[in-house]
Amino acid sequence: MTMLDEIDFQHLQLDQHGPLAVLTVNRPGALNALNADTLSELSQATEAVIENPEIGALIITGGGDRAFVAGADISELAQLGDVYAGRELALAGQDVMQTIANLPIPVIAAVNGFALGGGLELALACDVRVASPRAKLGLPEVTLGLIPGFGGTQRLARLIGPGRALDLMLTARQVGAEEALALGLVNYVADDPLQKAREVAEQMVKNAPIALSLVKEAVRRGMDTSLEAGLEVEADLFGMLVATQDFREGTSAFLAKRRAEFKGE
Ligand SMILES: C/C=C/C(=O)SCCNC(=O)CCNC(=O)[C@H](O)C(C)(C)COP(=O)(O)OP(=O)(O)OC[C@H]1O[C@@H](n2cnc3c(N)ncnc32)[C@H](O)[C@@H]1OP(=O)(O)O
Repeated sequence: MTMLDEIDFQHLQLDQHGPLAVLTVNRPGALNALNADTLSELSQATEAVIENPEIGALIITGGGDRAFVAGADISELAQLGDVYAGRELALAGQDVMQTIANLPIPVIAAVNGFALGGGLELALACDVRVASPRAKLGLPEVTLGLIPGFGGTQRLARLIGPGRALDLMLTARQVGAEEALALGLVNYVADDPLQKAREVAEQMVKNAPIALSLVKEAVRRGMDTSLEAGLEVEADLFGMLVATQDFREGTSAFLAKRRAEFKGE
């Protein structure tokens, strides 16, 4: 097994702190904009996290003090020559965001500044978002003659509802942290979003790992289906958990009034 901090990236930094991995998108000179190389490194980093069984949660943040990620790299977008190249870029970005969203561990975005376009789409692929009071969030693609292409039209509407999502996408306006909190776009506002993200992640990793993974799966699959089919998914996954050692441990620990020691089995 490769230690996460042994992998060499050009535009990312991946650190391991016990059960927490922290992935920093690190191109501060371009406000951490996602060029093709950075997207590809994000994909590699996500694979490395999946393959490391010691990692219980992932935090994603931006390098420097101004931005989480200011979007896809506009100088690369400007080079797109035809319909097919545009579609391929959107599919590649969507694929990275899907891989992050489907990780079997909690993923938290520490939004330490601008989260615009592809940057907000990256934050939307995370399970929970913590914003700095200085954060500015938005999907300004229509100002470039585009629409969001890394999942934003779908994930923002699912998270905050189509009316509020359309307001943000049609106006292209940037919202501050407090408005984002009121919209349900972020979960927490904190002066030190990385520290707050660590605290939230530490609280999460105390819980049973398979249950964490399956609660994500239940919500994800339920969002894409009818209530009836979603309830069936929930019952199936609930049943699977009853067969785990962690369920035995969690219930025995409760009854014995001691702290549960989960093994992810
Ligand atoms: C499928 C996905 C599509 C998309 O994501 S489309 C892109 C959506 N994002 C945006 O439209 C945001 C673009 N950026 C901005 O509007 C501004 O930046 C900010 C409001 C975030 C900050 O403005 P300010 O404080 O004046 O800084 P600055 O001088 O514009 O930026 C510093 C350096 O960062 C580069 N940069 C910023 N965002 C991007 C980007 N998205 N792609 C490529 N470069 C970017 C700039 O060009 C500049 O660089 P230099 O110092 O060399 O002039």
